[in-house]
Amino acid sequence: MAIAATISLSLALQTRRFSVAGAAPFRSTPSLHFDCLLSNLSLKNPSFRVSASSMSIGTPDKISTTSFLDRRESGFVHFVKYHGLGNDFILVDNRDSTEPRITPEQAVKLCDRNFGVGADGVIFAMPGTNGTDYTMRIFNSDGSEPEMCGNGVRCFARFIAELENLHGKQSFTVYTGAGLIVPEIQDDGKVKVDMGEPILKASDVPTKLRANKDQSVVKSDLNVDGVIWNVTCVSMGNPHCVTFGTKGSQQNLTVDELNLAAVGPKFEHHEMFPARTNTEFVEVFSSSHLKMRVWERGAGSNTGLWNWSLRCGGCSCSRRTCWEGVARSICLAARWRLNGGRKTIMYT
Ligand SMILES: N[C@H](CCC[C@H](N)C(=O)O)C(=O)O
Repeated sequence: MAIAATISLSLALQTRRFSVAGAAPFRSTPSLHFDCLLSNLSLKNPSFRVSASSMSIGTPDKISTTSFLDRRESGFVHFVKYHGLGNDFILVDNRDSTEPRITPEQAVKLCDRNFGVGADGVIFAMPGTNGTDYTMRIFNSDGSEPEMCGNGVRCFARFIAELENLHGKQSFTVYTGAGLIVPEIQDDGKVKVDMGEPILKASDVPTKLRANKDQSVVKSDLNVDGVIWNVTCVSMGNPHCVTFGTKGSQQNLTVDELNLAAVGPKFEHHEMFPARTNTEFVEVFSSSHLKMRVWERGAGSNTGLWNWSLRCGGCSCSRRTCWEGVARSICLAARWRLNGGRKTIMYT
């Protein structure tokens, strides 16, 4: 059962904000809980072996998550898996320590889809920082640590509600690498999250591409192995490069034909992106229908094509920023069909 979630950004004078509603954070395998014996976490390394010491399967009402989450055997890492629109994460209760209880190297092993649990990243619910209620840290599946994750923070909010046994309308402050985030659990279970405003200033994305429009990079040239792509760069707290195709191409980009595994890493690791980048490849069918594929920084490509938008929360917002630029139409809301659920992006 997908619980729709709304991400809406607080308004601010003269800025454009996103409000995104999408099918979102719930345990992708609602009651499949793993106790992972950390000391034996071994993947591809003989001295390290994953042992799912216990696995409970059943409908949520049969398994008391409170009893599961209360378990604190030493040497175990308890986690719950969530996904938001297909962007899946391992969530770890880390509220008792300011240090993540697993290392980036162990996160890589846990995220391995063949030898581990499998996920796009590991998210830690940690004690607050500078007076916030909580801190969210995330390790991508390659072990790198991004500043922020749109879908991840939606899953985080639901996880906190579960950990703290919150019901009804709730709100709390979360410290992230991209600044303060304020998720609100709604009466109907939706999650409203203030994600901050899109950052367009080239040096803040960051990108080394020369700004060509009000300190921003809009439909600029990016040479990738001799092919010149039109790219627009934006940060949603993490860097994004959005492209609608190559320079001078008459017809639009055909995302179905993209060899994402080949071209994605070339964008991600391009010298013009000092912090690497998430890349959104967008095909335009009409002024109201897009198709997109994403190569996600530190997590690779998604498993399939997404109409309108992608699993990536931040990616959807970043693409919407560019889409406004391309479509020159300021829509109040656009409903996006996603394989993982529905999403509405509002841009005000
Ligand atoms: N791997 C991304 C973080 C998650 C981005 C995306 N999944 C989202 O929902 O915003 C990065 O390193 O920037």
